[in-house]
Amino acid sequence: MMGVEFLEIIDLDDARRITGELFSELYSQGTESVDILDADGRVLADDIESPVDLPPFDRASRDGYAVRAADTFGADEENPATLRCIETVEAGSVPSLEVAEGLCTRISTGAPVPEGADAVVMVEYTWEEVDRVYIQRPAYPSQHIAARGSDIRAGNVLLRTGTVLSPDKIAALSAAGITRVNVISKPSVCVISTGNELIEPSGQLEPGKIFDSNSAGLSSALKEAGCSVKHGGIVRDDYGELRDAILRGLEEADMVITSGGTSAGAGDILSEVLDELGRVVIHGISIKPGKPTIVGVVDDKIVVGLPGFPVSALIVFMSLIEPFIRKLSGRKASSGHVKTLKLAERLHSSRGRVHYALVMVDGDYARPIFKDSGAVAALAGADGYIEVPKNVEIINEGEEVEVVLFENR
Ligand SMILES: Nc1nc2c(c(=O)[nH]1)N[C@H]1C(S)=C(S)[C@@H](COP(=O)(O)OP(=O)(O)OC[C@H]3O[C@@H](n4cnc5c(N)ncnc54)[C@H](O)[C@@H]3O)O[C@H]1N2
Ligand code: MOO
Repeated sequence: MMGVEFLEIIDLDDARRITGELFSELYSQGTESVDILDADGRVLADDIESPVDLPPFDRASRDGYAVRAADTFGADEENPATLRCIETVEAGSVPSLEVAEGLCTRISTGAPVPEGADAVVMVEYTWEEVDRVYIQRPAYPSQHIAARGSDIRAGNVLLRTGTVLSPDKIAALSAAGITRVNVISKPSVCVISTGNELIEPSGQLEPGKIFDSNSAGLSSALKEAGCSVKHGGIVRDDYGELRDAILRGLEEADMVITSGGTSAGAGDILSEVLDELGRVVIHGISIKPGKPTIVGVVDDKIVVGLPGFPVSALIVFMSLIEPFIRKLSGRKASSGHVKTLKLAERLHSSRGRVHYALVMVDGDYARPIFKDSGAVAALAGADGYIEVPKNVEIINEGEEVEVVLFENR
């Protein structure tokens, strides 16, 4: 079959709509159970109720004496309240005696408060002689006691569906005695770089060659979006090699993302491969950079062909693919990382194409970076990009722009 030789350029909005439809048609969220020690960054698939009260018992939050507050009213340094100490309760043990009027219990932080006591006096405000304890300050009821269930009651929701597990959440689960949780499965994505000029970054540069930066960059972006990544490695500009690599990728992953080999050059064979194995759904979007982007379907799985240029590859991924991947992996579509800033320098854009302009953030200003799509070091120095709408040709210095930030997503 003949390949798609001429790009049929479609609008970004249409590309987004079509890509979104493919994602909904072909994928649905899976869930799996994981140990909380391996759950960092995972997304909860269920609401989680606390099976226990937290704290599980009325607990002293200071070292000192458990008392009846009323016994200490009016106490000061001159006229201390005098109590008789009946036992010592360390953290981890349980009291055996009730604190009746005129009595107290020596207590450690974290230990259960004995029956009868309703306050803890810090040891700093007491002194002890023989079995007498002198209290120099009055205590109020509930002082330095964390009541049973005051943090959360058994049966109440501790964490909600969709929560991204971070250290604080994982600590709370452990506190409730929960060691396994159901989380949304990570979509698995195979990343393939294509091009005869590419060398593994661990290798030696040779004349005419460059290190493959798209594999590592895209892999990092995919992990950030909640995916597990399979490395398909570097594939030469060879029809059979690319075809086999894509088939291998589809066997072990839910999706394949390639970079390079998308445009109309002699070695640009991806669209032909996809045409043979399945279908090309998109080839050409009116965006700059990223015009030759390909989206195809093979064996009911999406294959994305990103342009080879590192800036194009990463920005097209972020702008077109990432939001759908994040939705699939249970994450918010990276809202909250857009910042309104003033443009520091006039920016020209080409009419009829959405233009992604890299910028550095400088206080309240966004300073455009005028480098080409191959400038990967400039990309590393950028803080984000502006998506200049297709009908805008010039943005003047000082005009407000929305910057999509690379960090704080
Ligand atoms: N005659 C035409 N030439 C080009 C067109 C066009 O429409 N007609 N489009 C240009 C545009 S726009 C882009 S974008 C590129 C995209 O082409 P490919 O996707 O086929 O990418 P390559 O040609 O393979 O590579 C472009 C550039 O990027 C470097 N590259 C590729 N892969 C990697 C990688 N994994 N790591 C680092 N750098 C990579 C590659 O060496 C090239 O310098 O085509 C234009 N040409
Ligand atoms: O469309 Mo290309 O992606 O200009 O760099």
